[in-house]
Amino acid sequence: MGRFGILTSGGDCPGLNAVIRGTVLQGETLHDQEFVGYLRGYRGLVYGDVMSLDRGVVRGISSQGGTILGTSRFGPYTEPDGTPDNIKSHMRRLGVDGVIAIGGDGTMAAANRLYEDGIPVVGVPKTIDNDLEATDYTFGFNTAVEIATEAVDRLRTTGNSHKRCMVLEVMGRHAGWIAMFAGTAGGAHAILIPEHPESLEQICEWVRSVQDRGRSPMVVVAEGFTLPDMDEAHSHKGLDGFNRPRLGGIAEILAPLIEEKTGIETRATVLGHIQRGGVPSAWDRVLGTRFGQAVSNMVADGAWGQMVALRGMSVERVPFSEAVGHTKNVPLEQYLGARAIFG
Ligand SMILES: Nc1ncnc2c1ncn2[C@@H]1O[C@H](COP(=O)(O)OP(=O)(O)O)[C@@H](O)[C@H]1O
Ligand SMILES: O=P(O)(O)OC[C@H]1O[C@](O)(COP(=O)(O)O)[C@@H](O)[C@@H]1O
Ligand SMILES: [Mg+2]
Repeated sequence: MGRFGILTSGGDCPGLNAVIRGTVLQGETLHDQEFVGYLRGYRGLVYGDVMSLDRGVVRGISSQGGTILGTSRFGPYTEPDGTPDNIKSHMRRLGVDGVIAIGGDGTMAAANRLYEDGIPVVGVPKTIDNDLEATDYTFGFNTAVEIATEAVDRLRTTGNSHKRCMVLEVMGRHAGWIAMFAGTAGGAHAILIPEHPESLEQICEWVRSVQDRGRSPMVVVAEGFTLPDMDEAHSHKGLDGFNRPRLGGIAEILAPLIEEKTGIETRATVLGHIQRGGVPSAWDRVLGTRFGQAVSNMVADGAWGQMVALRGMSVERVPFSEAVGHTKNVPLEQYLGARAIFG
């Protein structure tokens, strides 16, 4: 019973539409729930900007990338209209009893604050980087890894043909999960992640040893990787909507350094938003649908202030307070295990 507003906030990723569809179908079928879609994340919540959302609207959307609701990095408290009273008055006007926020760490932090301010909110975790501690996996990551792995495979054939060293940069602001998975799947000769600095000398040693065997070196680097002499991750593109540096370009820094030190012709490729766009993998559609169904059940139980999470094979409930502010890094032992066969 009741009417609920769904929003998608933060960076998009494949699988968001499967969550929206799973929530609406579960809610309409089992719990007599109705839904509206808030447009462009928290902006829609603050300004009471909605679209209708029912079974007809979500028909066939699981296979579409992005989000039919639009997204933004708009904070619910950042503009003068962003007050709990204003948000509650829009909710009353629209007949909305509670909010389902689908987003990453920032979105969950904001959801927690809204909940503490008396707004009924539940959450669904989303991160392409897979760096939320509270959930084993989120949707979007699997698709990104598939795309990045295909990029490694493709770069290897052109690298082999020209006897070049190829450097592929993938996403990963604080955690190098995409680099670890795609690099391992694609048999990269070095994987560089934010959690563990590597010296240029070490990277060049791996590159040289690969060339000495007559192979073409393949290096996968996460955008948040730093060399030991860098204070912070490379950024030359200004700030994002939440005043964080927009990362990207470390591959273009590394490639000429590797070429200069080893004498091996080297090319950089920055994969960028191709990792986040397009058709979600089957795995991400399944996880998104399960998360959507589970969050509708949470709403039916009045279990506000919590988000859904994948623990092993089960979808569980975790309080926002536990879920917020804990980054899931690649454990050092796991990185060192992979590193043992670099070069
Ligand atoms: N600690 C916080 N308290 C309140 N709002 C926050 C907080 N952190 C982030 N936000 C807001 O949540 C939105 C989404 O966060 P962001 O980190 O950009 O994306 P994501 O949710 O994908 O990680 C941002 O617009 C930001 O304004
Ligand atoms: O170009 P945008 O939208 O600012 O997003 C880029 C950033 O988003 C990320 O993909 C993180 O997104 P998540 O919130 O999905 O983990 C980073 O890897 C990257 O730095
Ligand atoms: Mg974030």
